[in-house]
Amino acid sequence: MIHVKDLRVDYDTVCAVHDLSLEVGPGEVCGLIGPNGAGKTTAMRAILGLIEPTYGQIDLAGVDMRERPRDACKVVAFMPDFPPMYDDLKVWEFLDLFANSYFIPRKERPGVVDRSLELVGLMEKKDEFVATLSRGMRQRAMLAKTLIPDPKVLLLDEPSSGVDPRGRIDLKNILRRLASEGKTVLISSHILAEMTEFCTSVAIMERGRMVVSGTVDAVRDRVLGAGVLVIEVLDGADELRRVVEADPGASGVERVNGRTFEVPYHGDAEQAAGLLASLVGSGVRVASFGRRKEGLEELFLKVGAKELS
Ligand SMILES: Nc1ncnc2c1ncn2[C@@H]1O[C@H](COP(=O)(O)OP(=O)(O)OP(=O)(O)O)[C@@H](O)[C@H]1O
Repeated sequence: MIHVKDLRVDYDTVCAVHDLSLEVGPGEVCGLIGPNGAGKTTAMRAILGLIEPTYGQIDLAGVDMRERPRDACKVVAFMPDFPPMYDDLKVWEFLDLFANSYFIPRKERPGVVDRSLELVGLMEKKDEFVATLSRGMRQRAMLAKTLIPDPKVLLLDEPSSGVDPRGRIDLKNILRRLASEGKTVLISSHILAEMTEFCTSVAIMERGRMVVSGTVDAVRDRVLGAGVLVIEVLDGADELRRVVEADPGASGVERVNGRTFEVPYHGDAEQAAGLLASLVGSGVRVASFGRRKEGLEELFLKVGAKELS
């Protein structure tokens, strides 16, 4: 897991990261989101031990990065946004080179290379030259390289930039698979909408500070406050209005089309479940009932607007 507490990083005249705390557990994919200059790269570089923090605690899979940097480096791997690649090597040769640099014995290397290629779905390009790969395939080859030492913790900088929609779906599936293997993944990105699909949690930074963090749903609830319930009924519209208006969590009801109603709702999940039970109990035939999901894009704008702390 990644455990960061009170991290501060100063450059000469700039405090790039202020007292940042972050917790990402095994099996979690956390999106580190923020506008240009928010401090994401600086935070990632400090977590990786590439920059000496002014102060703060950094633990990776239980290893203290500041006290045992060599051991911490063994559990973490990093994929930068524009990694250098060796165009004149075949894909397997490129990976074999890195397996060698991690001191993986020669006999074990083919198995390790194949496992990494298989994880990212690039086995069929194993014997192709790196130069012939598309941008998305290069990203996958780089991710395969990052997975060579079988790291417990993965830090990915903008992994989906320049990747087409098909490639992003692949990346999503790869990340899900890594999470299901218990890896801890921290991704920085500007592509907010996609992060909702990739991530189980988000950490939103602005001007060096963590503005809000937690599971996507918890952050959404915290930032957006009242949600909107979308209720579709087969019949019983008048009864629906009566029941909704009597519910203390609801502040109004609006018919958006023949059968669908939107209800601004302040209640929690328990209260919403109670409202659903009341509707059904009053004879309203409910076809669907749920909260409208806001994308991270909207969340991000609201965080910026509200300056939560
Ligand atoms: N080497 C450096 N020396 C001095 N200041 C720096 C240095 N690197 C970054 N900064 C400053 O630190 C702050 C955070 O920068 P950082 O690159 O960490 O942000 P970021 O969120 O990764 O931005 P981007 O999304 O544009 O990559 C910015 O104000 C930046 O100007």
